[in-house]
Amino acid sequence: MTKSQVSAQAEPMPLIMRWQRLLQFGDLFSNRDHTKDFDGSRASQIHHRVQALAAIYMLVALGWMILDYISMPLAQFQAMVPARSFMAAGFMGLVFWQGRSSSLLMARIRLALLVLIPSAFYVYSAQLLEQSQQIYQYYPLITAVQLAVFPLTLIEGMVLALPVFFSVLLASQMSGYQIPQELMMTLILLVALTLWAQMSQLFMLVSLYRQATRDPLTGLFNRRALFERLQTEVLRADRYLRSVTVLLLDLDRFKRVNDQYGHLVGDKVLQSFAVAAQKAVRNVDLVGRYGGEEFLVILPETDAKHALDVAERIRESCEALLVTTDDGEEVRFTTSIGLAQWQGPEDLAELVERADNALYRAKTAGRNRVEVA
Ligand SMILES: Nc1nc2c(ncn2[C@@H]2O[C@H](COP(=O)(O)OP(=O)(O)OP(=O)(O)O)[C@@H](O)[C@H]2O)c(=O)[nH]1
Repeated sequence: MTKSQVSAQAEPMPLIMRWQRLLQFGDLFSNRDHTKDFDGSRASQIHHRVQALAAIYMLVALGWMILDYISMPLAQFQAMVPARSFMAAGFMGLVFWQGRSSSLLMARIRLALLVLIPSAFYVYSAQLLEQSQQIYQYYPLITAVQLAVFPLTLIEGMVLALPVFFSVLLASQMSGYQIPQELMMTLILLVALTLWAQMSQLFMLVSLYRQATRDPLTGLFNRRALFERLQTEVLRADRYLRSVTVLLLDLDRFKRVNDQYGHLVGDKVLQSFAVAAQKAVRNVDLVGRYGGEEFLVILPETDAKHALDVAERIRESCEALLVTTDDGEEVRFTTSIGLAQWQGPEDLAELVERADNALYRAKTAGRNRVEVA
């Protein structure tokens, strides 16, 4: 890495701009830029809401049979009973289907079923009842609007709305019944409002999730999120007999930077370091702010030997960093690193303590170096 590159990186984007960028439309459009943790937490929310809705629908589907019995000729009622029972069974399946609640794929399948089950019922009932039961015309509207309670991206919302439109067209084709124009217009309007509501929920969720898990100065994971992730990684490592290594990093003589150049320059140094550390690791690794001028890096599937290379890479890129003050002064800084490989059974605090002891040795041995626990 050349110095000019490093110097360019060392000018971090102002915090407010970064936060604005983090919340840009892209996050609401698709989940491409969402983190795995966020996907998992959104998936569990979807899972629980699908369960709640499916439980209500199951009861309504069964209860509605009484209304059918009162309002329909017996032959029609008898033809509707299997369809209603089938629908109620489908919803019951959704209520009791446990699956992996944190998998976004599973959540999407659950949502698709929540749309497909009533849509299939609507096509069947429209064909059977034709125009005689006006109330059934509202099925597609209800099916579309129910999705407003989910935090979904625009793409997810649009894909889920498709079967609703398709069911209306199919029902019209099969029954020969001309769909009233107002009904179609209402459906389009409701789908548009539903998409808006879904994205608003997603926006709220993304903002709250970021506030709860990110350090506002650097945008990195905060200590709480780091420990949650570390817990997941050590469980995975134990289960699949893999290694996990952590690096504890502390900027050297950082107090002097603050004292000499002021707190704002100190903040700028922390931000530059955060960017550089992230660039020095793989996508699957996690860099977080442990507190103050201390950072923690989690390296999944990495033993101490390979982690040492990563630690050296971070140390070198920090050494090469250059932060320029508003007065044009150049600030350089270094970092000391303590490295510890997970050795279950131990608890996370012990692992970090071993890394901290190694870090202490790195400090006492002269700083700007890596020590292994
Ligand atoms: N600018 C800024 N400074 C911070 C922040 N958090 C902690 N600090 C400062 O970081 C400094 C840490 O100083 P010390 O713990 O004495 O350590 P050090 O000067 O880095 O010395 P060694 O760790 O021994 O190399 C303190 O001056 C804190 O005020 C922050 O968010 N922004």
